Amino acid sequence: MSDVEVWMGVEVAVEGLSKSFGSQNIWSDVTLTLPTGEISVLLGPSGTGKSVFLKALVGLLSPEHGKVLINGVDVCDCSESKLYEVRKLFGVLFQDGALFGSMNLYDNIAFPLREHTSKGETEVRRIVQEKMEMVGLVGSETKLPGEISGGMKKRAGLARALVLDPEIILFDEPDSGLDPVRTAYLNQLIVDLNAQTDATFLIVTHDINTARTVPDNIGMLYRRHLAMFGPREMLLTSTEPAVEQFLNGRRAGPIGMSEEKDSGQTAAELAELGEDRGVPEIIPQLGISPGVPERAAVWRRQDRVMANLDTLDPGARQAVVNSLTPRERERYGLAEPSASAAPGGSGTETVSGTLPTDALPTDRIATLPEQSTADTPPEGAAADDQLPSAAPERPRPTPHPRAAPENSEPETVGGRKRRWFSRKRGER
Ligand SMILES: Nc1ncnc2c1ncn2[C@@H]1O[C@H](COP(=O)(O)OP(=O)(O)OP(=O)(O)O)[C@@H](O)[C@H]1O
Repeated sequence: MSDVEVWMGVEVAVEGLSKSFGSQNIWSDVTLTLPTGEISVLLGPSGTGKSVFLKALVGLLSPEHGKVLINGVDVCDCSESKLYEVRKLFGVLFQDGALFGSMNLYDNIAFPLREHTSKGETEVRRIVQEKMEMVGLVGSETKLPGEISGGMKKRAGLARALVLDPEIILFDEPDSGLDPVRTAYLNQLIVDLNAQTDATFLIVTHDINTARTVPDNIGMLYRRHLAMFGPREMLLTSTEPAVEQFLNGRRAGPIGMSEEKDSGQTAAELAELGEDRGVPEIIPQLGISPGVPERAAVWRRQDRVMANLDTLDPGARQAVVNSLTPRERERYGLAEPSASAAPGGSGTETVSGTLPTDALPTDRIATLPEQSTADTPPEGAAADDQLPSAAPERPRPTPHPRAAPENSEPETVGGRKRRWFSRKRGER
């Protein structure tokens, strides 16, 4: 692994976004915030407009209402030159890698550098080689896209998405067409790249395992709205029928073959399922590979989620608390969990030591303490980083110089309240 520079992503704030094509409404009133440097996944049945959403974020489609705010610029309502600048912050991995068939991998990956920068060939070579190393493609420089597997095409597409050092990376179904083993490797690569870049990731996927193991946050589009968006624990413990059905890959529930079922049929199916309903226990999030730097986003997210813990449902709250190590519980002023508390709490258990929002000192919100020698893990312990409470104590990464200052900002940006968690209108 090369000694790559770590930089930090930017927050993407979506406010009241609505998109239609003619009389066909795709989605309305979508509001969410992709937190800086975190990995978010967007789920939803086919045709619910996930790809349309990605295109709206980059300003490739114009929504009729709403805003997409990036570094204070509204992508939906800005000049061409501003849009050009904002687009430079993005890297996009398209489903098929979108490689030029007549160019070898080296030239494909070098393309954005030659097209959008004035870098000389020596610098281009250094950058291309660095990114090819990051995605494990060294030695394949002269291969043509037609000569490589689907997994390699994805990795080449990813290397190309990385060459301009994007602060936001969008992945449109990175796992499509890949076998489960290649998907597992790609998922690990995504987590490792997030640690190395600290960029803000949004992944559109249908893969339940990816949704369960990769992201910090999950959102789901359904019935032309954002059904839910929030920390992984929020959706993975949700009893909202559509979310639960989707995350279980089940036929019974409100989502039908090509459209939504009527409420009578849905109710009958769910009643028949009875006790079998419910999302399985939360499995731990993927950790980084040995030798990869800690994910700074893990700690920012932990502070953010803990500061907003009381806004989550009991099951999600319990799952968050259960994932803390004893030292983290102490840090947030929580009592030790009761013996009965298990990961992936059902929502009926008591949340031990629930933290009142105002109990967290503001100077502790989203700050990254210096790493001390005492916190340094033993050799090889990095891969276990994100195991739940049974895991060894986790070191906090030393913040990158670019990462630290903006990161301690409070809950509002420019007077605007951030929407970290959201549920469809009408729900709690
Ligand atoms: N440029 C366009 N003009 C008209 N309709 C479009 C356009 N782009 C997308 N659509 C329509 O928007 C809807 C949502 O498409 P989209 O590809 O975003 O869905 P999706 O959720 O990504 O689906 P899948 O999971 O199957 O990939 C579809 O009905 C599609 O036909």
